[in-house]
Amino acid sequence: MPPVFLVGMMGAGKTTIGRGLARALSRQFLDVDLVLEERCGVRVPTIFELEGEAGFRRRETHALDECSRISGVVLATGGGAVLAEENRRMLQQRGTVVYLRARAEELYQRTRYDRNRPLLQTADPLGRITELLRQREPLYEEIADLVVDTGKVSVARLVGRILPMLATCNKPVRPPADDLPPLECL
Ligand SMILES: Nc1ncnc2c1ncn2[C@@H]1O[C@H](COP(=O)(O)OP(=O)(O)OP(=O)(O)O)[C@@H](O)[C@H]1O
Ligand SMILES: O=C(O)C1=C[C@@H](O)[C@@H](O)[C@H](O)C1
Ligand SMILES: [Mg+2]
Repeated sequence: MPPVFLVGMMGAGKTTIGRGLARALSRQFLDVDLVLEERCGVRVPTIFELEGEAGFRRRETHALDECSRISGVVLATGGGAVLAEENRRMLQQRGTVVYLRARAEELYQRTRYDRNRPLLQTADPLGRITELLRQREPLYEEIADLVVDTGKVSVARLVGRILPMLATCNKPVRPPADDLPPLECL
């Protein structure tokens, strides 16, 4: 089975469901946000504070390129990973892309007490989520091989639903060429 890439908005469940899928499939799980935090030695909001969103996105593309090359990986991406065309291409070519879809209100309820999402630290987080979802939904859909509505369904049930979908998906993938130059070290 090719790598599995989970995409979707903040609070869609990429990290939580990704962990469950990896366990069920006995595959390696990685989360791009966690990889960045480990490498930088600080949490995501601090990267935003020090380097701005542009700096964070540069690091994100770099980590995504590295992690998406790992054979068989289950990879949770950051909510904004689909913004760069370069990232969308990588994900589309290298594995099966699963879009975890949820409504803005649901996303708000799942993220409202978590301070680790700098883009949601505003006076109107629900409004921000609604706007981001409007901008990003076409991008998630553009690269999705599978779309899964998360709604009020439990994480365990969602994992159980996604497994047979992956088994029958047969996504043709193009492994990254070994001769591609590695991105500049950050
Ligand atoms: N289907 C679900 N039902 C109930 N709670 C959920 C569901 N999916 C995720 N959650 C909860 O919502 C919160 C956010 O989930 P998670 O961190 O996995 O989202 P994410 O997509 O990785 O977000 P981000 O892009 O910010 O990393 C967690 O507390 C998680 O337990
Ligand atoms: O949706 C986004 O743009 C983000 C989502 C998180 O996963 C982190 O990657 C970061 O907080 C940005
Ligand atoms: Mg996450």
